[in-house]
Amino acid sequence: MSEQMIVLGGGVIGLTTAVVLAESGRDVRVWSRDPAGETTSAVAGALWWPYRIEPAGSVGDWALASLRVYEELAADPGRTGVRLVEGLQSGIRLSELGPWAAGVDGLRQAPDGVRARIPLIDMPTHLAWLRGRLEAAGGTVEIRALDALPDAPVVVNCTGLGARTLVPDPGVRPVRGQLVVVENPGVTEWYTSVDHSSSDTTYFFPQPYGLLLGGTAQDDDWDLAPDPRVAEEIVARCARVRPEIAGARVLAHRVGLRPVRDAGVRIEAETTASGGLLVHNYGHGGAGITVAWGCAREAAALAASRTPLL
Ligand SMILES: Cc1cc2nc3c(=O)[nH]c(=O)nc-3n(C[C@H](O)[C@H](O)[C@H](O)COP(=O)(O)OP(=O)(O)OC[C@H]3O[C@@H](n4cnc5c(N)ncnc54)[C@H](O)[C@@H]3O)c2cc1C
Repeated sequence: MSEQMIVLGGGVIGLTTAVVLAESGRDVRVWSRDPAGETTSAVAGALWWPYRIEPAGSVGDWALASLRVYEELAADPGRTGVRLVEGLQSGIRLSELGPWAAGVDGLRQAPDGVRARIPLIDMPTHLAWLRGRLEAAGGTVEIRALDALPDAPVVVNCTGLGARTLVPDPGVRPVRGQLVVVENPGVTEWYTSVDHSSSDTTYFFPQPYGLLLGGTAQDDDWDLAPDPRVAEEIVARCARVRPEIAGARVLAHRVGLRPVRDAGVRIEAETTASGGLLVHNYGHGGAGITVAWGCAREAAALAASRTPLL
Protein backbone atom coordinates (compact mmCIF):
# COMPACT_ATOMS: atom_id res chain seq x y z
CA MET A 1 0.00 0.00 0.00
CA SER A 2 1.38 3.44 -0.87
CA GLU A 3 1.71 6.24 1.68
CA GLN A 4 -1.44 8.29 2.33
CA MET A 5 -1.59 11.75 0.76
CA ILE A 6 -3.83 14.56 1.95
CA VAL A 7 -5.12 16.98 -0.67
CA LEU A 8 -6.41 20.05 1.08
CA GLY A 9 -9.23 21.71 -0.88
CA GLY A 10 -12.12 20.25 -2.83
CA GLY A 11 -12.58 22.84 -5.59
CA VAL A 12 -11.57 22.15 -9.19
CA ILE A 13 -7.84 22.34 -8.37
CA GLY A 14 -7.97 20.00 -5.36
CA LEU A 15 -10.27 17.44 -7.00
CA THR A 16 -8.34 17.38 -10.29
CA THR A 17 -5.02 17.01 -8.46
CA ALA A 18 -6.51 14.25 -6.30
CA VAL A 19 -7.76 12.40 -9.42
CA VAL A 20 -4.29 12.51 -11.01
CA LEU A 21 -2.67 11.19 -7.81
CA ALA A 22 -5.29 8.49 -7.15
CA GLU A 23 -5.12 7.26 -10.73
CA SER A 24 -1.34 6.92 -10.38
CA GLY A 25 -1.97 4.48 -7.54
CA ARG A 26 -1.71 6.81 -4.53
CA ASP A 27 -3.96 6.58 -1.48
CA VAL A 28 -5.61 10.02 -1.55
CA ARG A 29 -7.78 11.78 1.03
CA VAL A 30 -9.35 15.16 0.09
CA TRP A 31 -10.17 17.43 3.03
CA SER A 32 -12.37 20.41 2.23
CA ARG A 33 -13.96 23.10 4.36
CA ASP A 34 -16.86 23.41 1.90
CA PRO A 35 -18.90 20.97 -0.16
CA ALA A 36 -17.81 21.23 -3.82
CA GLY A 37 -21.07 22.97 -4.75
CA GLU A 38 -20.22 25.85 -2.40
CA THR A 39 -16.70 26.57 -3.66
CA THR A 40 -15.57 29.35 -6.01
CA SER A 41 -15.16 26.63 -8.61
CA ALA A 42 -18.91 25.97 -8.58
CA VAL A 43 -19.65 29.67 -9.27
CA ALA A 44 -17.44 29.94 -12.37
CA GLY A 45 -18.91 30.39 -15.86
CA ALA A 46 -16.86 28.40 -16.91
CA LEU A 47 -15.22 28.99 -20.27
CA TRP A 48 -11.80 27.61 -21.17
CA TRP A 49 -9.78 30.82 -21.67
CA PRO A 50 -6.65 32.19 -19.95
CA TYR A 51 -7.95 35.30 -18.11
CA ARG A 52 -6.55 37.08 -15.05
CA ILE A 53 -3.90 34.46 -14.36
CA GLU A 54 -0.11 34.58 -14.21
CA PRO A 55 2.67 33.70 -15.02
CA ALA A 56 2.05 33.93 -18.76
CA GLY A 57 5.02 31.65 -19.57
CA SER A 58 3.52 28.62 -17.80
CA VAL A 59 -0.17 29.42 -18.20
CA GLY A 60 -0.17 28.62 -21.93
CA ASP A 61 1.27 25.13 -21.37
CA TRP A 62 -1.08 24.38 -18.46
CA ALA A 63 -4.06 25.65 -20.46
CA LEU A 64 -3.26 23.59 -23.56
CA ALA A 65 -2.67 20.43 -21.48
CA SER A 66 -6.09 20.99 -19.88
CA LEU A 67 -7.71 21.73 -23.25
CA ARG A 68 -6.68 18.29 -24.53
CA VAL A 69 -8.36 16.63 -21.52
CA TYR A 70 -11.54 18.71 -21.83
CA GLU A 71 -11.76 17.91 -25.56
CA GLU A 72 -11.91 14.22 -24.62
CA LEU A 73 -14.39 14.79 -21.80
CA ALA A 74 -16.67 16.68 -24.20
CA ALA A 75 -17.52 13.30 -25.79
CA ASP A 76 -19.81 12.70 -22.79
CA PRO A 77 -21.19 16.14 -21.80
CA GLY A 78 -24.16 14.84 -19.80
CA ARG A 79 -21.85 13.11 -17.31
CA THR A 80 -18.71 15.28 -17.37
CA GLY A 81 -20.37 18.71 -17.75
CA VAL A 82 -17.90 19.58 -20.55
CA ARG A 83 -19.17 20.72 -23.95
CA LEU A 84 -17.40 22.28 -26.94
CA VAL A 85 -19.30 25.44 -27.83
CA GLU A 86 -18.77 28.03 -30.56
CA GLY A 87 -18.50 31.70 -29.60
CA LEU A 88 -16.92 35.12 -29.99
CA GLN A 89 -14.32 37.05 -27.98
CA SER A 90 -15.41 40.45 -29.20
CA GLY A 91 -13.07 43.33 -29.96
CA ILE A 92 -9.76 41.48 -29.75
CA ARG A 93 -7.27 40.43 -32.40
CA LEU A 94 -5.63 37.04 -32.80
CA SER A 95 -2.22 38.75 -32.72
CA GLU A 96 -2.90 40.00 -29.14
CA LEU A 97 -3.11 36.44 -27.78
CA GLY A 98 -0.16 34.49 -26.43
CA PRO A 99 1.68 31.64 -28.21
CA TRP A 100 -0.92 29.23 -26.73
CA ALA A 101 -3.40 30.45 -29.38
CA ALA A 102 -1.54 28.37 -32.01
CA GLY A 103 -2.51 25.22 -30.07
CA VAL A 104 -6.26 25.85 -30.24
CA ASP A 105 -7.79 24.19 -33.31
CA GLY A 106 -10.14 26.45 -35.23
CA LEU A 107 -9.32 29.66 -33.31
CA ARG A 108 -9.66 32.33 -35.98
CA GLN A 109 -9.90 36.03 -36.68
CA ALA A 110 -13.39 37.29 -37.51
CA PRO A 111 -14.39 40.86 -38.44
CA ASP A 112 -15.72 41.53 -34.92
CA GLY A 113 -13.15 39.62 -32.84
CA VAL A 114 -11.79 36.12 -32.37
CA ARG A 115 -14.03 33.10 -32.82
CA ALA A 116 -13.46 29.62 -31.38
CA ARG A 117 -15.16 26.35 -30.46
CA ILE A 118 -13.79 25.67 -27.01
CA PRO A 119 -14.81 23.97 -23.75
CA LEU A 120 -17.68 25.50 -21.80
CA ILE A 121 -18.11 23.67 -18.53
CA ASP A 122 -21.16 23.19 -16.33
CA MET A 123 -19.23 23.28 -13.05
CA PRO A 124 -21.72 21.75 -10.59
CA THR A 125 -21.95 18.72 -12.90
CA HIS A 126 -18.19 18.66 -13.55
CA LEU A 127 -17.26 18.84 -9.86
CA ALA A 128 -19.63 15.96 -9.04
CA TRP A 129 -18.13 13.96 -11.91
CA LEU A 130 -14.56 14.66 -10.68
CA ARG A 131 -15.53 13.39 -7.24
CA GLY A 132 -17.01 10.23 -8.76
CA ARG A 133 -13.85 9.65 -10.79
CA LEU A 134 -11.74 10.14 -7.65
CA GLU A 135 -13.83 7.69 -5.66
CA ALA A 136 -13.65 5.16 -8.49
CA ALA A 137 -9.85 5.33 -8.12
CA GLY A 138 -10.09 4.71 -4.35
CA GLY A 139 -9.89 8.34 -3.12
CA THR A 140 -12.22 9.91 -0.55
CA VAL A 141 -13.60 13.40 0.20
CA GLU A 142 -14.21 14.58 3.75
CA ILE A 143 -15.62 17.89 5.01
CA ARG A 144 -12.95 19.25 7.32
CA ALA A 145 -12.01 22.90 8.00
CA LEU A 146 -8.45 23.51 9.14
CA ASP A 147 -6.93 26.58 10.79
CA ALA A 148 -3.36 25.42 10.08
CA LEU A 149 -1.75 23.24 7.43
CA PRO A 150 -1.72 19.63 8.69
CA ASP A 151 1.58 18.03 9.62
CA ALA A 152 1.48 14.82 7.60
CA PRO A 153 4.02 13.00 5.41
CA VAL A 154 2.54 14.37 2.15
CA VAL A 155 0.11 17.31 1.89
CA VAL A 156 -0.98 19.07 -1.31
CA ASN A 157 -2.35 22.53 -0.58
CA CYS A 158 -5.13 23.43 -3.05
CA THR A 159 -7.04 25.87 -0.84
CA GLY A 160 -7.40 28.77 -3.30
CA LEU A 161 -8.17 31.97 -1.41
CA GLY A 162 -7.92 29.97 1.84
CA ALA A 163 -4.12 29.90 1.34
CA ARG A 164 -4.05 33.59 2.30
CA THR A 165 -4.50 32.72 5.98
CA LEU A 166 -3.51 29.06 5.96
CA VAL A 167 0.03 29.33 4.53
CA PRO A 168 -0.13 32.33 5.29
CA ASP A 169 0.36 34.08 1.93
CA PRO A 170 -0.82 37.73 1.92
CA GLY A 171 -0.14 37.87 -1.84
CA VAL A 172 -3.35 35.89 -2.42
CA ARG A 173 -6.37 38.17 -2.61
CA PRO A 174 -9.95 38.17 -3.87
CA VAL A 175 -11.14 39.58 -7.17
CA ARG A 176 -14.90 39.51 -6.80
CA GLY A 177 -17.13 38.41 -9.67
CA GLN A 178 -20.90 38.76 -9.82
CA LEU A 179 -23.11 36.81 -12.24
CA VAL A 180 -26.80 36.50 -13.10
CA VAL A 181 -28.48 33.32 -14.36
CA VAL A 182 -31.53 33.88 -16.58
CA GLU A 183 -33.87 31.62 -18.51
CA ASN A 184 -32.19 31.16 -21.87
CA PRO A 185 -34.16 33.08 -24.54
CA GLY A 186 -32.52 31.00 -27.30
CA VAL A 187 -28.81 31.91 -27.17
CA THR A 188 -26.65 29.01 -28.39
CA GLU A 189 -23.18 30.62 -28.63
CA TRP A 190 -21.02 32.12 -25.87
CA TYR A 191 -19.95 35.77 -26.10
CA THR A 192 -17.39 37.86 -24.19
CA SER A 193 -16.23 41.44 -24.47
CA VAL A 194 -13.72 43.24 -22.28
CA ASP A 195 -14.04 46.96 -21.63
CA HIS A 196 -10.43 48.16 -21.25
CA SER A 197 -11.58 51.41 -19.60
CA SER A 198 -13.33 49.62 -16.71
CA SER A 199 -13.12 46.43 -14.62
CA ASP A 200 -16.51 45.33 -15.99
CA THR A 201 -16.83 42.67 -18.66
CA THR A 202 -19.84 41.64 -20.71
CA TYR A 203 -20.35 37.97 -21.29
CA PHE A 204 -22.99 35.31 -21.61
CA PHE A 205 -22.58 31.56 -21.60
CA PRO A 206 -25.38 29.12 -22.54
CA GLN A 207 -25.35 26.48 -19.80
CA PRO A 208 -27.78 23.58 -19.30
CA TYR A 209 -29.07 25.33 -16.14
CA GLY A 210 -29.73 28.67 -17.91
CA LEU A 211 -27.95 31.53 -19.63
CA LEU A 212 -25.18 32.79 -17.36
CA LEU A 213 -24.55 36.55 -17.62
CA GLY A 214 -21.48 38.42 -16.41
CA GLY A 215 -19.64 40.05 -15.05
CA THR A 216 -17.48 42.07 -12.73
CA ALA A 217 -13.89 41.99 -11.48
CA GLN A 218 -13.64 43.93 -8.22
CA ASP A 219 -10.20 43.90 -6.61
CA ASP A 220 -9.93 43.12 -2.89
CA ASP A 221 -13.70 42.97 -2.44
CA TRP A 222 -14.78 40.17 -0.05
CA ASP A 223 -18.54 40.77 -0.28
CA LEU A 224 -20.35 37.54 -1.16
CA ALA A 225 -23.79 39.17 -1.27
CA PRO A 226 -25.13 39.92 -4.79
CA ASP A 227 -25.63 43.64 -5.39
CA PRO A 228 -29.04 44.17 -7.10
CA ARG A 229 -27.84 47.33 -8.88
CA VAL A 230 -24.81 45.50 -10.30
CA ALA A 231 -27.10 42.64 -11.40
CA GLU A 232 -29.31 45.10 -13.32
CA GLU A 233 -26.24 46.60 -14.99
CA ILE A 234 -25.02 43.13 -16.03
CA VAL A 235 -28.39 42.29 -17.62
CA ALA A 236 -28.49 45.69 -19.38
CA ARG A 237 -24.94 45.27 -20.78
CA CYS A 238 -25.71 41.78 -22.11
CA ALA A 239 -29.04 42.98 -23.57
CA ARG A 240 -27.17 45.60 -25.61
CA VAL A 241 -25.57 42.67 -27.46
CA ARG A 242 -28.64 40.38 -27.52
CA PRO A 243 -31.83 42.44 -26.88
CA GLU A 244 -33.92 39.34 -26.04
CA ILE A 245 -31.91 38.97 -22.80
CA ALA A 246 -33.61 42.10 -21.40
CA GLY A 247 -36.91 40.31 -20.77
CA ALA A 248 -35.48 36.95 -19.67
CA ARG A 249 -36.66 35.68 -16.27
CA VAL A 250 -33.92 35.84 -13.61
CA LEU A 251 -33.29 32.40 -12.09
CA ALA A 252 -30.38 33.09 -9.72
CA HIS A 253 -27.64 35.47 -8.64
CA ARG A 254 -24.09 34.28 -8.00
CA VAL A 255 -20.98 35.80 -6.49
CA GLY A 256 -17.49 34.29 -6.32
CA LEU A 257 -14.05 35.45 -5.23
CA ARG A 258 -11.27 34.69 -7.72
CA PRO A 259 -8.14 33.57 -5.86
CA VAL A 260 -5.64 35.91 -7.53
CA ARG A 261 -1.99 35.69 -6.44
CA ASP A 262 0.18 38.72 -7.21
CA ALA A 263 3.24 36.55 -7.92
CA GLY A 264 1.23 34.13 -10.08
CA VAL A 265 0.08 30.56 -9.52
CA ARG A 266 2.16 28.81 -6.88
CA ILE A 267 3.16 25.23 -7.68
CA GLU A 268 6.05 24.48 -5.40
CA ALA A 269 7.26 21.87 -2.92
CA GLU A 270 8.76 22.47 0.50
CA THR A 271 9.87 20.32 3.41
CA THR A 272 8.04 20.88 6.69
CA ALA A 273 9.72 21.16 10.11
CA SER A 274 8.95 17.49 10.79
CA GLY A 275 10.32 16.36 7.42
CA GLY A 276 6.97 16.10 5.61
CA LEU A 277 6.45 17.10 1.99
CA LEU A 278 4.16 20.09 1.41
CA VAL A 279 3.22 20.84 -2.19
CA HIS A 280 1.36 24.05 -3.03
CA ASN A 281 -1.07 24.42 -5.96
CA TYR A 282 -3.06 27.63 -5.47
CA GLY A 283 -3.59 31.18 -6.76
CA HIS A 284 -5.30 30.40 -10.09
CA GLY A 285 -7.14 33.73 -10.35
CA GLY A 286 -9.73 33.95 -13.11
CA ALA A 287 -8.73 30.77 -14.94
CA GLY A 288 -8.48 27.84 -12.53
CA ILE A 289 -10.69 25.64 -14.67
CA THR A 290 -8.74 26.58 -17.80
CA VAL A 291 -5.45 25.34 -16.32
CA ALA A 292 -6.66 22.68 -13.84
CA TRP A 293 -5.23 19.54 -15.52
CA GLY A 294 -1.86 21.06 -16.44
CA CYS A 295 -1.39 22.34 -12.88
CA ALA A 296 -2.67 19.10 -11.35
CA ARG A 297 -0.10 17.05 -13.25
CA GLU A 298 2.75 19.36 -12.23
CA ALA A 299 1.73 19.39 -8.56
CA ALA A 300 1.09 15.63 -8.55
CA ALA A 301 4.56 14.99 -9.97
CA LEU A 302 6.07 16.99 -7.09
CA ALA A 303 3.92 15.14 -4.52
CA ALA A 304 4.78 11.75 -5.96
CA SER A 305 8.51 12.46 -6.26
CA ARG A 306 9.30 11.30 -2.74
CA THR A 307 6.77 8.51 -2.54
CA PRO A 308 7.40 5.84 -5.16
CA LEU A 309 4.71 3.18 -5.31
CA LEU A 310 5.61 0.15 -3.20
C1 LIG B 1 -17.41 34.88 -11.26
C2 LIG B 1 -16.27 33.97 -11.64
C3 LIG B 1 -16.18 33.50 -12.94
C4 LIG B 1 -15.13 32.66 -13.29
N1 LIG B 1 -15.07 32.20 -14.57
C5 LIG B 1 -14.07 31.35 -14.93
C6 LIG B 1 -14.02 30.84 -16.26
O1 LIG B 1 -14.88 31.13 -17.08
N2 LIG B 1 -12.99 29.98 -16.56
C7 LIG B 1 -12.03 29.64 -15.66
O2 LIG B 1 -11.12 28.89 -15.99
N3 LIG B 1 -12.06 30.13 -14.39
C8 LIG B 1 -13.05 30.99 -14.01
N4 LIG B 1 -13.09 31.49 -12.75
C9 LIG B 1 -11.96 31.23 -11.84
C10 LIG B 1 -12.09 29.89 -11.14
O3 LIG B 1 -13.36 29.77 -10.57
C11 LIG B 1 -11.01 29.75 -10.06
O4 LIG B 1 -9.72 30.02 -10.57
C12 LIG B 1 -11.00 28.31 -9.51
O5 LIG B 1 -12.32 27.94 -9.12
C13 LIG B 1 -10.06 28.15 -8.35
O6 LIG B 1 -10.18 26.84 -7.92
P1 LIG B 1 -9.60 26.35 -6.52
O7 LIG B 1 -9.91 24.90 -6.41
O8 LIG B 1 -8.20 26.81 -6.38
O9 LIG B 1 -10.43 27.21 -5.45
P2 LIG B 1 -11.85 26.94 -4.76
O10 LIG B 1 -12.86 26.48 -5.72
O11 LIG B 1 -12.14 28.18 -3.98
O12 LIG B 1 -11.58 25.75 -3.76
C14 LIG B 1 -10.80 25.96 -2.59
C15 LIG B 1 -11.02 24.75 -1.70
O13 LIG B 1 -10.21 24.89 -0.54
C16 LIG B 1 -11.02 24.66 0.60
N5 LIG B 1 -10.44 25.39 1.73
C17 LIG B 1 -10.09 26.69 1.80
N6 LIG B 1 -9.63 26.98 3.02
C18 LIG B 1 -9.67 25.83 3.73
C19 LIG B 1 -9.33 25.47 5.08
N7 LIG B 1 -8.85 26.38 5.93
N8 LIG B 1 -9.52 24.18 5.48
C20 LIG B 1 -10.02 23.26 4.64
N9 LIG B 1 -10.35 23.55 3.35
C21 LIG B 1 -10.18 24.81 2.92
C22 LIG B 1 -12.39 25.16 0.20
O14 LIG B 1 -13.40 24.63 1.05
C23 LIG B 1 -12.46 24.63 -1.22
O15 LIG B 1 -12.83 23.27 -1.20
C24 LIG B 1 -14.14 32.29 -12.35
C25 LIG B 1 -14.27 32.76 -11.04
C26 LIG B 1 -15.32 33.57 -10.68
C27 LIG B 1 -15.43 34.04 -9.26
